[in-house]
Amino acid sequence: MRAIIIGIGQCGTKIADLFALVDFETLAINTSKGDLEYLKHIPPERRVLIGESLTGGKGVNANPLLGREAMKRDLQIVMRKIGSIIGYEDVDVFFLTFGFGGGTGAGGTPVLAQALKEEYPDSLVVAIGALPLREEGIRPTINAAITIDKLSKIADSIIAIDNNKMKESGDDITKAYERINYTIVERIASLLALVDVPGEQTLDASDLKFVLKAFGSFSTIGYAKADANKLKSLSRLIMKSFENEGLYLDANIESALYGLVAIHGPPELLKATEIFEALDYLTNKIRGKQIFRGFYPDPREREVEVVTLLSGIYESKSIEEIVLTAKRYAQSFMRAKKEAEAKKKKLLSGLPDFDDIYPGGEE
Ligand SMILES: Nc1nc2c(ncn2[C@@H]2O[C@H](COP(=O)(O)OP(=O)(O)OP(=O)(O)O)[C@@H](O)[C@H]2O)c(=O)[nH]1
Repeated sequence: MRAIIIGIGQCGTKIADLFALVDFETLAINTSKGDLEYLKHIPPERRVLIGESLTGGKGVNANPLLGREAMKRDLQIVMRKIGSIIGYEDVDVFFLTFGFGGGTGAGGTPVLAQALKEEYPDSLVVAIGALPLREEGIRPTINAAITIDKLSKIADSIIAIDNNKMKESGDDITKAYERINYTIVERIASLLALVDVPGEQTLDASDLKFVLKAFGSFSTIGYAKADANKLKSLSRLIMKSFENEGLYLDANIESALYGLVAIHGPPELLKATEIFEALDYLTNKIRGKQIFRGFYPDPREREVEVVTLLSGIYESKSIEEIVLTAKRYAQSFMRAKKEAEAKKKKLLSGLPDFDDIYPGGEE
C-alpha cells in the first residue's frame, strides 16, 4: 500500500510534518515561506512555495481566491515535484491535508485534487481537512462550505475533522491544534500501518481503496484503545470506536455505506465471539451493510487498539451546520448588497451631467 501525504497551507503542512515524523512519504505546499521554514520533519527539498509572484511568500490571509490562483500559477512545478517523488511505482492514495477555513488550503486543495485525478486516474484522492472553530467567525465558515462543495465533486472521500468536537474546553489553541493533529495522524497512521500486514484476517490495499472510493462523500475514523490487563469487554471497546465520542466528526453513522475495522492486540484477547458480536452490530447499523475486517494478533502487544473507518456518510451535523450557516450568510449578504445597490441607484438617479449645468467649452 503506497500513500503519499500532501499538506497544503499552514494547518495541512503541520499535519503532513507529523506524518513525515512517522516515516510517510510527504510533500509540503504553502504560499507562506515562513510557515514552510518552520516545519521540522519534511526535508527542505520536499517543500514547495507557491504563488510567490502573487504574495511575495507572505501567505494569502484567508483569501481562497488568492490560494486558488497561487496553486494554478505554480501547478506545473507542484506536479513535476510529485512526479519525481512517485517515480515508477504506483500510488494507491494521495491524502491531501489542509484547513478548510484558511486561504491557501481552501483555495488550493481543489485545484491540486483535480490535477491529481487527471494525471493519476488509478490513484485515489482523499481530502483530510480540519473544519473551522465556531468562534473564528463567518469567513472561515464560508471558505469551508464552498471548499466542501468543490471537493465533493472531485475527491473520492472527504475525511473532515471537526476542530469544535476535538477541542477540549479550556485548551489553549496552539496546544489544542497540536493535540488534534497528533490524534489525526495517530489514527490514520495506525490504520495504514495495518494494511497489507499479515494477520489472522488481513486488510489489503484494495479493501481500503474500496471503502475510500465513496463518490466524494464524507468519511470518519474512529478509534479506541485499552490496556490489555484492564480490558473488560472487547466487543464494548470495538463499539466505543464508532460511538460518537470515538469519532472526530458529528456524523450519523447509520447513513454510512461502508466500514472497515482493524483490531490489533495480544492473541488471547482477540476473541472471535466478541469481535463478531460487535461487527454484526455495526453491519446491521450502517445503511450499506458492508464491513471489511482485519484482526492482527500480536503476542508482543500490551494494548488492544481498534481503528474504524466509516465512509459514504451523507449526514453530518458538523458539515450541515457549516453549510447552512454559510448559505444563510451568503443569502443575507447578497440581499443587503442588492438593497444597497438599489438605494444607491435611487439616490443618484435624476442627477444631470456636467454639460447640463455648465456652459459648453466650445463657445
Ligand atoms: N486541526 C488543526 N486545525 C488548524 C491548524 N491550524 C489552523 N487550523 C484551522 O485551519 C484554518 C486555517 O487554515 P490555515 O492552514 O491556517 O490557512 P492556510 O491554508 O495556510 O491559508 P492562509 O493562512 O490564509 O494563507 C482555521 O479554520 C483553523 O481552525 C492546526 O494545526 N490543526
